[in-house]
Amino acid sequence: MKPQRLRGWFTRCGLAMVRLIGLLLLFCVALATAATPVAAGENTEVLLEDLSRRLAAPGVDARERFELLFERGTVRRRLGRYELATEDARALEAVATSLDEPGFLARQRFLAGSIDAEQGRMAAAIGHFLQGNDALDGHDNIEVRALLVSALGVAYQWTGDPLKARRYYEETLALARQFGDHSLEVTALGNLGSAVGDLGNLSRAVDFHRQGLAIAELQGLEQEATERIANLCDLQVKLDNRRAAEESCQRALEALDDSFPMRMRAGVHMAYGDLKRELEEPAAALAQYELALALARGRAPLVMSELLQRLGDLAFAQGRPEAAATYYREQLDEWRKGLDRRREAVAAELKARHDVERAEKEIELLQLNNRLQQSGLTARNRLLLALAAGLLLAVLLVALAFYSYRRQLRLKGILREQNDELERALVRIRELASRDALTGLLNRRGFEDVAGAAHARCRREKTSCGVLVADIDRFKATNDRLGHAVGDEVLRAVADRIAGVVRNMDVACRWGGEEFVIVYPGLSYAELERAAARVREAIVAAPVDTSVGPLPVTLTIGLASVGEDLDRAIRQADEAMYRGKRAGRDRIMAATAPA
Ligand SMILES: Nc1nc2c(ncn2[C@@H]2O[C@H](COP(=O)(O)OP(=O)(O)OP(=O)(O)O)[C@@H](O)[C@H]2O)c(=O)[nH]1
Repeated sequence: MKPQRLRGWFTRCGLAMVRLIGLLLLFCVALATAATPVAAGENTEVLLEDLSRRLAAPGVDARERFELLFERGTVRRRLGRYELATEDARALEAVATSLDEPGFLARQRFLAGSIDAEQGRMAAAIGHFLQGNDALDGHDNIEVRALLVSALGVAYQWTGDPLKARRYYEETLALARQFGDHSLEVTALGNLGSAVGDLGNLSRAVDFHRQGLAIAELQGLEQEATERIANLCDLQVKLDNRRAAEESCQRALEALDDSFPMRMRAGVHMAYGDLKRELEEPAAALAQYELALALARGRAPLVMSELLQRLGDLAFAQGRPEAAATYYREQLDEWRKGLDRRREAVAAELKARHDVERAEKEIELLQLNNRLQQSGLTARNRLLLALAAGLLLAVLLVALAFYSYRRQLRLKGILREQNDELERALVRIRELASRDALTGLLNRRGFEDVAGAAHARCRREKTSCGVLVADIDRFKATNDRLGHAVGDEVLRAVADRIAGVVRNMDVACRWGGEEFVIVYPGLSYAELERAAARVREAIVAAPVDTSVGPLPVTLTIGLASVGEDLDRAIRQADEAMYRGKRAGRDRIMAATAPA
């Protein structure tokens, strides 16, 4: 459905004409509440029946149902069947909610607001329009928005707030231009003229109506053009632009037929009458006032009262006091009747203003509450999200820490094993490095460490210590005669026998070649001699078993006591051993002087 078809009383209100007689609110109440219902012609009834039939038909989807209900509600509203129209508006709300699109809800609010407005419930109407406008927030639904802001402008102007009204009209004008609706553009310009007129700027009001007229003429919008001309007639009279007023008023009177609201027609006659009075054409003025009075009689008491006043003044000025008295009497009656109505109307206006303010505040509160709830929800959601993320992170960290701990433990275990293995390997390497590969006795390097430590202990404990150097006799001959392998067998056997006669604490080593050195910690010199004898005895006691048969082996041994210097003692024992060699071998020779 095109919005143009929905405009109803709003676009034809002719507000400027209301202002023309200076009866701002009361006239407007009359206009809005009466709303010149559409005549319930045959065609309209057929249309309503058709709409009801289509609504009852099976298989109507939600969108179609919305459009049918909206059209029926609008027609019923125009016919002044407000209860039925309200039923349609309620049904529309349910459909709009199910459709869940802001455009549908906004249109429903427009219809509901229009029904309220036409019955004079402006606070409720403004509430509906504002809700519809809010529903469109953030949505590109220009046509429906234009409809709502235009309605808000009219409603606020009705409540006596032309400033707010002007703001909504300006917004309507911008929207109308945005989507190229010339009819709405002309209406908005007319309404703007009316609002600035209310604010006292009549020249600016003329500008707006002229702009509207130019567009209406260009677009062939006859009705809108006539409305603008009617307004221009009134304004030019007020501004005392006599020539322009004459032209506008005549054009308006030619164009205004029965299809225009009675008040507009009466207003133009009255304005034209005022002009004629100013031009000192009392007969013409009288004729216009009488025409206006005929239109207003019984339908617009306050307009009537204004006219009767003018007619009385005119008759009096013409020297017809009796006629003047008749007009004044009638006016007095009207005033009396009107006074009560005016009192009620003023009370209604005050109540309406109060209701509007309350409705605005309620809507503001509702919006604030919504925003608060939304921000509360967002904050709560963020908190929950952060908590969940934190929890997840904590679980992950614990899992990671547990995994790292297990891994560390495992790695530590592996590391410990590897360290132990390395340690063992190192010990073995050290052992190997300090042992003679052939005989298994300490080699020179191993000897230096172990013997050095044993000697240091002797010195620390101040116990005696002895050393012997033993060398196999004529070993070269064995090698040469029987081969190196047999020589090795001899070396191993001699080493085994030496190892068999020393204590654990004694340090026996293969010094090199066929030479052996033994350190005896804690032995006196006499004990040293006995130990040397045991060594010699172990070797010579029985021939060595070799692969080539038993082989007798002898040793020459040199002895020395160890003092402060172990190396020196070894040198002395060595010298003694050489002396033994020279003395014929196979013997024990003591160092010349104990060290
Ligand atoms: N089979 C074998 N022979 C070795 C080894 N180390 C040294 N020899 C030999 O030992 C022999 C030592 O000979 P010499 O120093 O002349 O002494 P000797 O023949 O024992 O004579 P005297 O010591 O004077 O009794 C050399 O022939 C060396 O080659 C070894 O590890 N294995």
